[in-house]
Amino acid sequence: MSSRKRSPHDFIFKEELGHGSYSTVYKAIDKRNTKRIFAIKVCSKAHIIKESKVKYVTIEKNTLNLLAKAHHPGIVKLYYTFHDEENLYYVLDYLPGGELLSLLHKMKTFSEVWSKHFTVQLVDTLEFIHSQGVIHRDLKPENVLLDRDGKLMITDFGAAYTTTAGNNDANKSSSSFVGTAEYVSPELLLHNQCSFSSDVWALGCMIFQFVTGSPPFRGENELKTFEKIVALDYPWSSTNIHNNKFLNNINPLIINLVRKILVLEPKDRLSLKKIKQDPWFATVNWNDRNTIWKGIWQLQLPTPVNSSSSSSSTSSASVSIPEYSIPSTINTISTSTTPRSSAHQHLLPSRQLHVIDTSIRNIPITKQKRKKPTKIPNTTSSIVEWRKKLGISSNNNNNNHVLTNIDITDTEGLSIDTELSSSNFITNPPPPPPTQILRQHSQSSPPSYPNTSSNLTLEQVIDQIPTEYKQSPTKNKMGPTLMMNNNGISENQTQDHIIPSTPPVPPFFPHSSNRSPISTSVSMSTLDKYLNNADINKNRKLAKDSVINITNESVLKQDYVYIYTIPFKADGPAMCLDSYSQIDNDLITSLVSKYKTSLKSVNTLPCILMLGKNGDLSYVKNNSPTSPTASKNSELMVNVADSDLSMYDFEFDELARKGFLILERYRKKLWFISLPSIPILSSISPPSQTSYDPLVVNREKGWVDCFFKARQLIEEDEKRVVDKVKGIKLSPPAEKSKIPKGLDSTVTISNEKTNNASYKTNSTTTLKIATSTFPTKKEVPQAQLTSDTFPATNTSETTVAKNNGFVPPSKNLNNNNTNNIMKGKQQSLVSKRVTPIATKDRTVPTAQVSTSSRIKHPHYMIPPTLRVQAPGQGHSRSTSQPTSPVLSHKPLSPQLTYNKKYQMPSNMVVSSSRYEVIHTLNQGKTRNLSEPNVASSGASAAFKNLQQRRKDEALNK
Ligand SMILES: Nc1ncnc2c1ncn2[C@@H]1O[C@H](COP(=O)(O)OP(=O)(O)OP(=O)(O)O)[C@@H](O)[C@H]1O
Repeated sequence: MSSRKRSPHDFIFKEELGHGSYSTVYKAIDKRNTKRIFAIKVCSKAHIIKESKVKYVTIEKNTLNLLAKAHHPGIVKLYYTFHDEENLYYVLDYLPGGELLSLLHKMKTFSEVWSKHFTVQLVDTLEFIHSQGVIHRDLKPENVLLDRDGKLMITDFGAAYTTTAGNNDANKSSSSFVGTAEYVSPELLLHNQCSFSSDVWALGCMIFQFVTGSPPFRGENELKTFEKIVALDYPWSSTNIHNNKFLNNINPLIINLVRKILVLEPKDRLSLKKIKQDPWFATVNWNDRNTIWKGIWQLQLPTPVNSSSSSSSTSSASVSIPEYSIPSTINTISTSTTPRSSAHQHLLPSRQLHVIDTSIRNIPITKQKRKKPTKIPNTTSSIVEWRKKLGISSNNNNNNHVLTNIDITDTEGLSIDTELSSSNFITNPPPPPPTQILRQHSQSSPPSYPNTSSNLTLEQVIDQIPTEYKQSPTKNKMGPTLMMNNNGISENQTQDHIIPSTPPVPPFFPHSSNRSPISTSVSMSTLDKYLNNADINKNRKLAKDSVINITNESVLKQDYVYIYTIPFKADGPAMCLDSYSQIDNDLITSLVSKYKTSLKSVNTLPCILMLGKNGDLSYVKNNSPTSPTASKNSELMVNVADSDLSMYDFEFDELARKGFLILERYRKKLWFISLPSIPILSSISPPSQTSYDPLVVNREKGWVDCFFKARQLIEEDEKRVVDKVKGIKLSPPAEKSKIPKGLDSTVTISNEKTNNASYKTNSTTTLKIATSTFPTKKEVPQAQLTSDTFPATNTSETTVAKNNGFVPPSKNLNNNNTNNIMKGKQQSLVSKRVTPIATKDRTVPTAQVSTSSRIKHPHYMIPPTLRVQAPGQGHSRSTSQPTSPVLSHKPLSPQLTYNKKYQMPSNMVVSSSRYEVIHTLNQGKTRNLSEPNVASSGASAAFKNLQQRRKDEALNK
């Protein structure tokens, strides 16, 4: 770099070449030598400081300075740096060819010749960069520019790490920056580590992208992308390749090379040295620098493909491929070797056409809005930022504070006082999720609800459960809608035009058929297995019906809430292939910002929200003139087990009656569930009070707790139960022909699992199987089921504070009498006993349920393992206590009374944000790594992870 001091006045600024997250790049002519054209990257100081980009600017400058010394052809050269009052200036090689990504987009895919040529140049450049102790850490086609000949140069070293700059161990280096989702390495996701081979991983992704047009790992959002990366789930993986029908035009050598690079374990990944020896490069003379550093436009037309001396791909087709057996179809020569260079020369962007002199004082450096993949910082919580943006106070000092009064001085053209910068090069691992911020529940007593539970019998309670749970939904209209218009909220608009009505299985539950919620699993697995000829839908409905009465009791949550639905466009958040510039958080942030006031409007429609143990979340409109039990008023929203569902706990503080919870079903819908204030609740009309009073179930439990309880139950029990019911034979029904198989048998489900836990619960429940779809009046034998009712825990009221608002069940639960339990004022109206309901039209088969279960761990309620016994194969406790539910509890020791079952940990951030995934993954390294998919799906993964840690901690004690 020239030592001579330069200034912006030495250059004539021309047109803008592009802009990044903290800079705008201009073409500029050197006034002293007008033939010299540069690209000048102009970074606004204010913007850099405001956006905490100081460290990136510093890194970029230092790294480019370091690398510029050796004049490698593959590195954008930094000539000068200087600054004025407002901006920093980097004078760089001018690269008129634009981004490699743009070229790739124009061409869809690169020919093999080009792919190889670019790869050779990349390998050569990476070798050089690494030899200088630099890891690029954000290698991707966007950060590769082309000169006028089509020769590539790597740019954007803002994320780089230099091992020689006092950082000796590259492996420990990289907690501060993640990269770009599609190219981020698994070791960074899993272990927060990055090494030279992480660049090689990105190289592998790029090679894949060159020949296929898309990066190998791309989910519909960053979360899914990460999941794919850590699962090595891409089209050429061992598991996927044989099903891949699009390999015909791809040289197997390329596939094998990529497969050897995209290896999860960095030490098993090919090194650059080995890559150079790969058969795909057999024809490359790595020492012939003139040849390898030709631009693609200078390449000679390759010999026709069927010539024996043509490109390597020709000869390579016969090379044996050890890694996988290549389908015969792909052992043909690719036609993609066809030369395209001259034909595509017109693709070279010409940015020199417009010559606009720009006064340097007028250079607009504003916050960049460029649509490009977001870099993922690993240091701050996007949730905290998100909340900040919304102006929500946070007591948590995160690392992302905005700097003020930073002294940016010039020691040699450009120098930034990094001491004052928000972050040093190496930063700490990501901070824990913002504790206590998201869930600062009031520690005061629960508010007095307008509707106090009455002395209704359980039967009455059950009878008043909205029929959502007794009958499958017949329609799937969306509920009250918050329409996005400038006038605020337009109430109660249905959205059939957005999500069409569907049969009973909701469209939001994509895995409904193979991923049944637990409760349904018990019945469905049995039913589906043994009812070969039955109408599956009917049986599912029956199965679902059959479990409602047993299971709802644990999770059912009814209360007055407002539900707003934010319609998306058909595409949903722009995270798809073409425009993946916007992340979910951005979208939600903007929506919430826009409708923050409206969302809390008192004029919106209150609903009763219900969450079933099977995960169904539905609501009943409060303004309905008819009873809430009318099925037409009950609307299924979503199933919380839906793996595509994200939950954003957004100050959803039910004790304080404020805030709202956001549910997002990606690309479909956002729901804002808002709690009305106490006065509004109180103002709900008296008729409502009367009719809804008994429906206020589990009101002492938090909504989010309920969600997670449902998810937990679904996740934990599904597999176990399915396993247990395997091979169980059911007795034939008395009148087989008229009664759907499987429901007519005596089924005994018992749980006798014992462990060393401290107390035990026994209960017997008579299970009523609702039979709304039974065709005729038909008496069927009663089945007896023995089931666990989720044990109530003896918990003192002081627990409220500890539990951040979670109010445990009443002491009354110690009572061995369910009827007494149900009278407890604080006790939720949990139905421990479900009495058969005989309707006019049908006779209902019933089952009796009894269980014996012990709580394995006081912190987390592990749902019972159910064992299904065919009649005559065993004895159930149910027979001894067929009708009278009994709970026998030993009092818990004081510390065990701290009942956290189903409670979301207080430091839990409910989110599927990219940050959360990374955090969860990072936590994963302390866990059993044989479970690689710790970040299976956002919130639930985070929850699982936290759960696991709690369990581990408890065990260690
Ligand atoms: N030397 C150059 N010659 C020509 N165009 C350039 C040059 N450097 C950058 N550009 C253009 O300007 C755009 C922004 O540059 P760059 O990516 O370096 O900015 P940034 O602020 O570092 O962005 P990022 O957000 O990726 O870090 C590039 O995508 C490219 O189109």
